[in-house]
Amino acid sequence: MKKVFIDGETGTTGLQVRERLINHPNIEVISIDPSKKRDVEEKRRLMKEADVTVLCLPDDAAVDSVILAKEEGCRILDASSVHRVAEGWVYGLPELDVTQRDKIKDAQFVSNPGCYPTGAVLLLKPLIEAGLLPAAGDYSINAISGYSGGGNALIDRYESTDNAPIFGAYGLTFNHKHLPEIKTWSGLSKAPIFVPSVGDFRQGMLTFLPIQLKGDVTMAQLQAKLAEVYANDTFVTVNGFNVIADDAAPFLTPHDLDNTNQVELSVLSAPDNQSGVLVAKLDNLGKGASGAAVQNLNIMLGFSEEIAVNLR
Ligand SMILES: NC(=O)C1=CN([C@@H]2O[C@H](COP(=O)(O)OP(=O)(O)OC[C@H]3O[C@@H](n4cnc5c(N)ncnc54)[C@H](OP(=O)(O)O)[C@@H]3O)[C@@H](O)[C@H]2O)C=CC1
Ligand SMILES: CC(=O)N[C@@H](CCC(=O)OP(=O)(O)O)C(=O)O
Repeated sequence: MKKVFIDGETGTTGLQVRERLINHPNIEVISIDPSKKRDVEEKRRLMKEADVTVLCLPDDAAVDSVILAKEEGCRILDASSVHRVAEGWVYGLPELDVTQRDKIKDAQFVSNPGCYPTGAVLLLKPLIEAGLLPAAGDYSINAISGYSGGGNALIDRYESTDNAPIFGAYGLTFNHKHLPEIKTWSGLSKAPIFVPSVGDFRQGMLTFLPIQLKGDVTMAQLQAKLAEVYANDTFVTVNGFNVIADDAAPFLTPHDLDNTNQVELSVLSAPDNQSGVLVAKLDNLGKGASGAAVQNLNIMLGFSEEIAVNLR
């Protein structure tokens, strides 16, 4: 039996990691006394006892816990956004390429990806690497998330007040904290324009990447490449190529994948086969946070990566 300490166990991400691990046959969660959850020496004791500590903390608190882990030589999986492009950290997206699982397995420090970058990187990276999309292209990404993406504060606003909007776009200073991660791990030479938004639903996410191709490349080739790259990945599925006819337009919602660790990628093409949109659907709390964290824990601890990643 391996032991996992969740630092931040009572937060949105922490609770969902714990709920998943309750069903894990090979992992025991060791918990901090709630009255001591900010007690540094108690954290140190639990970190030393654990095989891996998962940080489900705000960014500044995650930095403090990593100082402890470095002092004690402990292994960390960090769900916060501070270490996703940091030196000495492995990016916890196992589907990034064929070498990534081994890097995660051997790492002391693994950074769990952000929810929006998970969709954006899975779409962009293989297409840029294959030369089908330019690394120096001008990209725009629009996305919508369930309000649980904003943690307990946004959940309270939506569930305990009546002043939460049905829909709101944010990040309009164009420096959202996910941009460095999207740029780095997609292999882009400049950051995209990113317009995230939040809607009046708890969980689920759609990430849209509008595409205008040049030269001979077609939307069908983009779909074929994504299907080839993710053919053996359990958690990433690629829908069939879809040329949109007026009478058969899809109606996309951010749902259907709630409580799972799945990502669904789609290539929707206009009849010209050179324009359209790439779409990623996932649960911001699943593959966008806690499902991904359990998948990474499984890899770090040498278990099958499918165990306990879903809540249903
Ligand atoms: N929600 C999501 O969809 C995703 C969140 N993340 C990341 O996960 C991390 C946690 O986010 P989320 O779960 O949403 O946030 P929440 O606000 O829901 O939870 C944060 C938790 O951390 C606790 N906490 C704060 N400071 C400390 C500390 N010094 N020591 C121990 N516990 C502390 C809080 O306790 P208290 O309430 O008492 O302050 C709270 O329980 C963040 O870094 C976020 O960026 C990543 C991907 C997706
Ligand atoms: C709706 C909402 O507010 N979403 C969060 C991102 C959630 C996520 O991916 O978490 P990290 O904070 O770990 O990157 C935001 O845009 O800041």
